Amino acid sequence: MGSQNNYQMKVATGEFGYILEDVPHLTDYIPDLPTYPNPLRSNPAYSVVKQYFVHMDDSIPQKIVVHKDTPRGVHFRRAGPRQKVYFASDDVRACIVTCGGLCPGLNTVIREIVHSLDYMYGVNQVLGIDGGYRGFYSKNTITLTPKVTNDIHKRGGTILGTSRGGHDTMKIVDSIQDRGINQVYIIGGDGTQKGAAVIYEEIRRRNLTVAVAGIPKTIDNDIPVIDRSFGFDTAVEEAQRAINAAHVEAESAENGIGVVKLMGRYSGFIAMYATLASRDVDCCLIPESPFYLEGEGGLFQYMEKRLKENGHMVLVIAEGAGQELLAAEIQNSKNEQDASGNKLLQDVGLWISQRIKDHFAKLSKMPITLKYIDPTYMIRAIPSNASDNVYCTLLAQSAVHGAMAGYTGFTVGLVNGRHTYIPFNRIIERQNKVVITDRMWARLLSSTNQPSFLGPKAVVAAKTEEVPPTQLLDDADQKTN
Ligand SMILES: Nc1ncnc2c1ncn2[C@@H]1O[C@H](COP(=O)(O)OP(=O)(O)OP(=O)(O)O)[C@@H](O)[C@H]1O
Ligand SMILES: O=P(O)(O)OC[C@H]1O[C@](O)(CO)[C@@H](O)[C@@H]1O
Ligand SMILES: [Mg+2]
Repeated sequence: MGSQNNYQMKVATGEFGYILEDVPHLTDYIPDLPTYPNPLRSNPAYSVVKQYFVHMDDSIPQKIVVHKDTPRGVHFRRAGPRQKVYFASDDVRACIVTCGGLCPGLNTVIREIVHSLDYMYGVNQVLGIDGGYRGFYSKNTITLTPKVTNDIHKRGGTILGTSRGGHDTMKIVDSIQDRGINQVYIIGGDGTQKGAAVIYEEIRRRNLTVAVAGIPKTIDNDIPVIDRSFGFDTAVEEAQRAINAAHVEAESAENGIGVVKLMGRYSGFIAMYATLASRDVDCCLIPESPFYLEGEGGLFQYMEKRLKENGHMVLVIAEGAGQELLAAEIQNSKNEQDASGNKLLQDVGLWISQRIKDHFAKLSKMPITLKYIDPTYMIRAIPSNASDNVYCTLLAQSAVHGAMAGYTGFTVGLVNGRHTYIPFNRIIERQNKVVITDRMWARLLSSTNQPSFLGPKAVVAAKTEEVPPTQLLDDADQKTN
């Protein structure tokens, strides 16, 4: 096996095109660290489990659909406990921080990190950082114990608080150093993971024995490589309630129209999955699929047809959809950003509702009743459902096993149903988006029967832009399909 190392990327290659995109280890820059037997070896719950410890060569392929002559391709290191650990339990001083927007399951991840550190590894010094990245240098820490965190998974939000902006790498690493912290667990979305990557680099530059582990959080499911992000399943489930209400309202009125706005700044996964799950949605609009309102093949023409056929209809729109149409219509629209530099969006739900009302007001023979529902923050603020709770638990346990084993600069994530350690740069290099030339979007179009809003010319352009050289790669690129 050949290998090539640098701060960001540790790649090893093997036979038949095998590539391991590995994560850094503390010994990459501090070679003579002492090791200790994993305390789980003497834990009765685990010592009976056959092959409980992960073999050091276990890895998970990124692409699982292959042809007989396909090279083995990119793999990620399998997550899980190792025979040896690089921290003595009494020496560990861990901290946990949550950043970015809320997402169902944050408290479950916090709880399970605290519990795993204590129950599996005998670590009982865990600090909570208050209010996101800036909490490292501007606030006091919160002591986290199994008792304090016992019930928190039943609550939405994050008991630690969160924020946008305020990432000052030097101040954060100074604070980590001053407080004697040697394991940092960072829960957050794409922005947070970018922040974690630079914290790791600065820690490495200072030669500190500090492991940095990221746990990807995003209700939008916009983090690449991983199968799906935690909280996504809960969000899709909760969105059903809003869609159902919109459907009941629409069904009860003549030419009733229910409009539901869902989250999804740049990626329309929640809207797509909520639509597929519900079966009551007649049209789903997402940021990745441009649409137009007027004329042949436009939204209004489809709505008129649907109302004539069915007497009512439900439209689901992701918050990032149609932003270019809004910007073109709103005079002096400002290009505002939040504290993290994310673009602040105009309310597309209100806008489209008004445009629909205006359109049908012009057609005297088709009076409509439109109800607009915006459940976005209600969906984000709830606790995670059962399946997300299990997922959060395994993510937290994987993060703890990885840090204890001396890995650093990694994000934990599910890849093809297996838990893995993924290098930060693979997580932050791009955003996961719905590929509209892929099968899943086609499944949605055939389920709602809505127009694609793409002329033949646009289809060719989209295909040239998105589709990788073989159909196989296509499947692995877009997760949650
Ligand atoms: N490129 C970057 N480098 C360092 N820190 C960053 C970077 N981008 C964002 N951050 C920091 O990460 C934190 C969270 O970022 P952001 O508000 O974009 O949310 P997020 O983690 O992407 O989550 P979500 O978008 O799902 O709500 C903020 O404190 C922000 O300052
Ligand atoms: O209002 P806030 O907290 O800035 O968050 C809104 C954004 O956060 C998210 O929930 C996650 O990025 C987006 O879907 C949404 O646009
Ligand atoms: Mg983000």
